[in-house]
Amino acid sequence: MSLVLGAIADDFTGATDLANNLVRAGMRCIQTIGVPEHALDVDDVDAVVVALKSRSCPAEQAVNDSLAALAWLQAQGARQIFFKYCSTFDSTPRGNIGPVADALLERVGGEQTVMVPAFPVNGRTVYQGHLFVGDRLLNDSGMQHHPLNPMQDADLVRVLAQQTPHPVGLLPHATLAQGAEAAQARLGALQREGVRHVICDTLDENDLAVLAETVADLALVTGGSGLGQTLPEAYRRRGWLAPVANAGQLDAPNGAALVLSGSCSRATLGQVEHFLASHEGFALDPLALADSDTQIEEALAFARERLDEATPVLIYASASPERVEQAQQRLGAAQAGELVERAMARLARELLDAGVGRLVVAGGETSGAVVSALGVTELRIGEQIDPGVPWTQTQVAGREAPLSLALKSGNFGGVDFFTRAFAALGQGGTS
Ligand SMILES: Nc1ncnc2c1ncn2[C@@H]1O[C@H](COP(=O)(O)OP(=O)(O)O)[C@@H](O)[C@H]1O
Ligand SMILES: O=C(O)[C@@H](O)C(=O)COP(=O)(O)O
Repeated sequence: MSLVLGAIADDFTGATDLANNLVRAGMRCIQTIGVPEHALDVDDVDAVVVALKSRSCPAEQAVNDSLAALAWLQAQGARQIFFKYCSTFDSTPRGNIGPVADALLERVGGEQTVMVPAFPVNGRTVYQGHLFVGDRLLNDSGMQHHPLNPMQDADLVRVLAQQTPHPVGLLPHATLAQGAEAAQARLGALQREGVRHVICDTLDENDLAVLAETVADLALVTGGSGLGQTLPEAYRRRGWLAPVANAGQLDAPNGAALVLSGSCSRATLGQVEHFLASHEGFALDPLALADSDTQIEEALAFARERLDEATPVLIYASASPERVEQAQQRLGAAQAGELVERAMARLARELLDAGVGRLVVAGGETSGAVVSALGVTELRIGEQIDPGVPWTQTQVAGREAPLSLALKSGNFGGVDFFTRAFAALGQGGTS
């Protein structure tokens, strides 16, 4: 069978999140870091997720990178294209969700696509076009303080309308509740009115199943990873996908345990605090990083002294909104972020050489920086730690055994994630 799904993800944790859901729903899936330079043997692969770092870069670059990924996926014969962005619709006022969706839709020759950001198992739902995180509207969820793309409006129809010249419509829950045929009829009516982008209400997994059935034949779908839970079943109903037993098995892990946290999201802040209550950690400060490399050297020394201990080593730049704002006022938001990302990249490289073999990275941009610095090109997906975050394995140059890697989205994971992740992995194989 040929490649069923080709996905383009706008960050690295997001890509892993989608790949995880596809694997759990029975698709054989590969995640690539960036657009591969060669064709792929897709005989035993159902889905490829291409991870880009296109969420916060200038819109033109995001469009070019996404179109390059699309061209590669089309060359592999992908039947449907999935543009994956964040379940909290992370974007700047001018993009990049709108410009990328417009460019992809035009290139695949489609008339309409859907926006399905919801991921109910992690509390992201959409009602009357408004995005909720748990019981809070998006703009009251902590995301209003995001260092790179603060989200200050929960009305997604209004948010997206600022990012595209085309009209934006809504598929409301009342229609979805009547089933896939009614939903398709609504999409058709909107299309006749010239609506190219449709925000979809979604309250739960049942809605995701109806949506998957509604949109499985579109050339392009867009959204969070939630839709990845239910699309595989819709593909199977169409006879595009053979049943698979176990999609996610990894080799035994090996090496010291390290957590690098560059996320300032609410969940990560809780995880850092929880870890520090019973372990030591090393804090990075962008203001110090701007002055010299001394703090990086200190962090390296801190880690090297502790790598042979049983507990993981934590190095973090994660800080409260007030501290982030302080740093940004002095350095600018982009520069503050870049300093932290460069430090994390160097720490990862040098500490892998010092014996790290099990690595958790918290934060999407941070993961992008680390994974790029390690020269990783492909990830195998293993067992899920928490919804949206699996262990993965990858080959890194200069290391014989594979590196066990978990890329944690800022807002995902339970409060004890930084210790539980390693306990779940164990020393001798994924459970
Ligand atoms: N103390 C800090 N001050 C300013 N920016 C920071 C600080 N710590 C981390 N950052 C930056 O904030 C951004 C967090 O984004 P990301 O890694 O995607 O996390 P999340 O997944 O929570 O969105 C990164 O660019 C990171 O370098
Ligand atoms: O959809 C999601 O919430 C995640 O897959 C995701 O994209 C998270 O991004 P970060 O919070 O920047 O890690």
